[in-house]
Amino acid sequence: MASLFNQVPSVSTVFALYTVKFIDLFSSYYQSSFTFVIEQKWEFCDNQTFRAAEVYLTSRLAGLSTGEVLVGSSDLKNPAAELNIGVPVNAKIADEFEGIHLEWTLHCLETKSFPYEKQYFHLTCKKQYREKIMTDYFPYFAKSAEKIIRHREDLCIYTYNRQQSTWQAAIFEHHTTFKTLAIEPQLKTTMIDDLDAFAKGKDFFKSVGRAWKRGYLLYGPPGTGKSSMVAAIANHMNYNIYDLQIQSISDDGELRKVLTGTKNRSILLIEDIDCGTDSSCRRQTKKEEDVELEKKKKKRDLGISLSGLLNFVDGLWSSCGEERIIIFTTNHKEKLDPALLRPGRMDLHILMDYCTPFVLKKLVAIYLKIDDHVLFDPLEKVVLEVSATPAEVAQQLMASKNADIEFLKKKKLKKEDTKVEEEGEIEDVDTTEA
Ligand SMILES: Nc1ncnc2c1ncn2[C@@H]1O[C@H](COP(=O)(O)OP(=O)(O)OP(=O)(O)O)[C@@H](O)[C@H]1O
Repeated sequence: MASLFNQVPSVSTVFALYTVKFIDLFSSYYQSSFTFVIEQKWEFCDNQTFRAAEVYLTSRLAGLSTGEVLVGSSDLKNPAAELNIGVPVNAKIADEFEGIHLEWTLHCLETKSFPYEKQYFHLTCKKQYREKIMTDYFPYFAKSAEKIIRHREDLCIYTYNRQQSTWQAAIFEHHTTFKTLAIEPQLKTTMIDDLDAFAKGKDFFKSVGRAWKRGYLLYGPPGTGKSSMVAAIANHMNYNIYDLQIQSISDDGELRKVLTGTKNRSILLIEDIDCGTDSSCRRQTKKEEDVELEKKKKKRDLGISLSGLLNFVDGLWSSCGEERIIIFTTNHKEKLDPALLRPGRMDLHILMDYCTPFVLKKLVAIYLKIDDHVLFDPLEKVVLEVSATPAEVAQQLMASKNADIEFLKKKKLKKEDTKVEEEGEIEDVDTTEA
């Protein structure tokens, strides 16, 4: 018969039993939670869910329960600029959605290759709420983030830093809007309607199986407002701009890395496309032709061609980019490769031209706040006879703060002189040939 002593478990047995129970309890508690992992990249592109989480949490940090926040500013011009706040790594951020408790944590993992660290969010909830969080909370915070981005005050312009292989942001301070851009009313209406239709076009683009993107080619002489038009588009859409110096990209691999580093709801701007790629097809002089051939040769060595770029951009946008605008600018449309001008390539070709009477009056109204003036009639006549760019007129208006037509008159005289000289040259050539 077993003694009483034998029936009483030893201290070590009791301890072992409780340890097992505790582990059971702990693991069942642990297993009752569920964690969503949201990484920075999704199929080589920026994961938009990660971006949404970042924006949502940052905007709510003040109201959410967390013991710490990141603070800082990237405003190089103003050390006293208002502080931005961010999500600190490893801090636990509690949120609540329809009575469900949620916990966010931003983790950071060092990697051996570029970009040397990988960030990802953990979003944890009780297992039983997994479906609810998937169907309701994810769309909720994504929509909140979208709203915040749409109403964000500061737009950024990004330039690519090759040394650090990153896009560097600066506050975009070009305040031109469609109100202050002097263009013909018809062009203004076309642009605004096109952009608005594009912004609302998500379902349309999906239904016709096309990438949600729009391409504009802005062409015209220097100073006719191409950059100002880009600013007006960015401000109208509230999109950031990625200003890509295509000349600085060495090969397709680098191009892929650069483009996949751009975010949705943005403008990819490639200025002076005739200079940057192997895109010119007509040369003016032998010397220019040699320079272009040399450039072309270099480009071939470097491995980027215009059609390559276009195919690449098309493919990339179709697979992982949404709500993107791509803008090419050029002073010489006639020099561009037909591949770029082919229908369907760029959705709209927009001519930014010399001042018309309407544009002139608009500039006077913008700069001098004058809507009517006795000088308007003579001014309108002169402007039709000379090729004055809006930039030239704006500069004069800024300088004189007066509706001064002297520079237009001088321009007219200069133009007449040049015409006489050119006619003289042609006559000379004709005589020689004869
Ligand atoms: N259509 C316009 N409406 C109002 N301002 C204009 C317009 N066009 C030019 N300007 C003024 O002229 C300046 C230069 O114009 P902008 O840089 O937009 O021309 P651009 O066509 O891009 O020139 P480039 O081809 O040399 O880059 C602008 O900052 C703006 O002040």
